[in-house]
Amino acid sequence: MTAGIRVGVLGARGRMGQEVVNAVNGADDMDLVAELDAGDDLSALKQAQVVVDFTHPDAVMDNLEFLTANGIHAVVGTTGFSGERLEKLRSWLAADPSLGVLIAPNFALGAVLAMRFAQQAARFYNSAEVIELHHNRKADAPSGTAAHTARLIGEARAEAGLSPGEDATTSEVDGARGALVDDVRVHSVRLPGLVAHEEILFGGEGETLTIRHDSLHRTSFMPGVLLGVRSVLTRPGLTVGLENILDL
Ligand SMILES: NC(=O)C1=CN([C@@H]2O[C@H](COP(=O)(O)OP(=O)(O)OC[C@H]3O[C@@H](n4cnc5c(N)ncnc54)[C@H](O)[C@@H]3O)[C@@H](O)[C@H]2O)C=CC1
Ligand SMILES: O=C(O)C1=N[C@H](C(=O)O)C[C@H](O)C1
Repeated sequence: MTAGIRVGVLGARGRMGQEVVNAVNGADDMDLVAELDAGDDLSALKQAQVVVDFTHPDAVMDNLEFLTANGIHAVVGTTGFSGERLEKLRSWLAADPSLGVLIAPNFALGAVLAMRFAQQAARFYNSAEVIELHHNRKADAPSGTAAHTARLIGEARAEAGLSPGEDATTSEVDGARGALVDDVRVHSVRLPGLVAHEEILFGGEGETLTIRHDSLHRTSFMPGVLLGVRSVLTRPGLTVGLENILDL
């Protein structure tokens, strides 16, 4: 019998971490070698080839500094990555050209497709808004997925030479028009009962286009996470977005 990929999980007692532990245990080609949560000694991760991180935006950079310094590949679902954070990570990776890190704002296939469809639609519409809806235990707003979607729309608009559509609002209760991410309005809803949902709305002459994705259970993220674990071993450097691995 061939040995499986040795996988460690950071955030193993969290909502996502528990699912990852189950998914790795159910994968024939992987061996779970470490399950860590807040306060645990990171040195237990040294036996892992790949570590999956679903922790907290405040914790993930320290974790990545440890992993890259110890030659351990990483698959990261934790949100909160700014351009500055990505640059820092690239500088850590530069010290070991064989090492791979995959960061994906969303590991669900449908969410990745929704982002790609929104990117394709963006050059045809000046006006676009994003509504993301999540469970009320979520720490960050807007969601990483919504911020990434807005960024893709902003880039596609800029490439097409479009400017944001007209908005006649002159009087506003603070926040009523959402947050501006790359000139795209993003609205965040938090309710118990929800898991992870996103709507991308485009408006044009006499028509609207709505793209919607719903994660109804956290198992929806697992095929993407396992694919990431298998792929990162042979993808040196930093990869941002599962779309790069799905070859979309
Ligand atoms: N990329 C994706 O597809 C998805 C990303 N997420 C993101 O994953 C992150 C975690 O989400 P949830 O699991 O819902 O949160 P959660 O709060 O249920 O779990 C986070 C876990 O990480 C632990 N933790 C915190 N700091 C730690 C540290 N320094 N070392 C080890 N463990 C630590 C916490 O104790 C907790 O058990 C969030 O940023 C969320 O937005 C969530 C779902 C899907
Ligand atoms: O916190 C969550 O739950 C999720 N976080 C990610 C995000 O912020 O986009 C991915 C997904 O939406 C679930």
